[in-house]
Amino acid sequence: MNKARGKVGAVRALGAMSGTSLDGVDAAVVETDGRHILRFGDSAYRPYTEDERKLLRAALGKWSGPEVHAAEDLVTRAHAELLSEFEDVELIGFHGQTLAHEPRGKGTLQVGDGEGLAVALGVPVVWDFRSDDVAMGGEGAPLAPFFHFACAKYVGATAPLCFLNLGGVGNLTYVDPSFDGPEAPGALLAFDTGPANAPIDDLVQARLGLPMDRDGALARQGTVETGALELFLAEPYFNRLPPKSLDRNDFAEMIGLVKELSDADAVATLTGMSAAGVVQGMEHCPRSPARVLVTGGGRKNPVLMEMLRVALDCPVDPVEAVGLDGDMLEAQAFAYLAVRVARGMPTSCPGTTGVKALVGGGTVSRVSQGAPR
Ligand SMILES: Nc1ncnc2c1ncn2[C@@H]1O[C@H](COP(=O)(O)OP(=O)(O)OP(=O)(O)O)[C@@H](O)[C@H]1O
Ligand SMILES: CC(=O)N[C@H]1[C@@H]2OC[C@@H](O2)[C@@H](O)[C@@H]1O[C@H](C)C(=O)O
Repeated sequence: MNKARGKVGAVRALGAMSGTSLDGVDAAVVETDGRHILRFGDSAYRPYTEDERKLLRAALGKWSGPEVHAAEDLVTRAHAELLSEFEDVELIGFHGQTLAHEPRGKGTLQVGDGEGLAVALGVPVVWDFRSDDVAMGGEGAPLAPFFHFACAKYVGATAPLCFLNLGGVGNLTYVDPSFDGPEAPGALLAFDTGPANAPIDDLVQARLGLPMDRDGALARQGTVETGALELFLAEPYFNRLPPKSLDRNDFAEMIGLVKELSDADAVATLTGMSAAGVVQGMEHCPRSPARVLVTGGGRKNPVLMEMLRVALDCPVDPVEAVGLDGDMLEAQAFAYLAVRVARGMPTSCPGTTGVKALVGGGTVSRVSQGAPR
């Protein structure tokens, strides 16, 4: 029987994430007992091809139908390819690809067949991490905060700090590491800050056929249009108290705010909007954090990082500053969360998703038992 089932010792878990920027699948190993991070292991990345990205884009915002089925097949296949490269894995945490997220409406949809993956790889798979939280009144996102708490302990933090993920969407976790565990009231506050890279990617893709504004090259040449920025910040989302979460395309109309601008000014303004959402969000932190540690692709955009450094009155550094891997933190999060789910431990709480009580969300497909759900 796999070790993940008994509450003994650490598990070598493999997490996998296909994020909202649709660039590819990240996978990484974490050894954990579900509470402490004992060791980080190997990692790997499988980019989506241009055609695969198109197929995923075509399914965004849809809940069913042929596009969704095609996306699900692709996501399962891409993960099977990538995850089969890893050896001696005891448990897999499979996030899948979010296609639609409407926690106060239709729910949340992450595609990918966890059961099929468990059968294909012969390893138990935890998947569908978000649905239970939504069913219990939570936002279903962000879910990385419990892992961020463990990371704060792992790096020996003693003062409150923030983890900021700048992916397609941005999300912030305020962690007070003086608490014993993540579920303690006051240990965590988390929410999505606003769009991060998705509108920038979408604009440069549509106008220039580029996948991203690499190294902020365009934004650096442009000027932020303050009128557009003010209209953006007037969105009701920014006045809502956290926890709160977003779908990838919730702010897609912000591209309209920059449509008259030159390429450089448009990208600079969208970059300014991503930074402004974070700055606005930081006001919700119960105490000033000692530092902000940035993860996700946006940390590689020097213009975005500089905007944050200028606006925030604490150090803003990539997570590499404390020895973590900002390309793999989300994949590692789902490895860690998978062990918690398999052991019946919570993965979200009122401070992280607004859920009414502690929830350990996820479906466990254990190959050794046939095909139970
Ligand atoms: N060198 C770079 N310069 C500028 N931007 C970059 C660079 N490298 C990555 N990015 C941005 O980061 C994005 C990928 O970030 P990441 O992989 O963290 O997103 P994700 O995990 O898919 O999203 P999410 O966290 O929302 O699920 C790219 O689409 C691009 O916009
Ligand atoms: C619904 C969904 O997939 N949300 C993602 C997305 O990407 C970033 C942000 O929006 C965050 O809320 C979440 O992902 C991270 C991994 C999380 O759950 O913590």
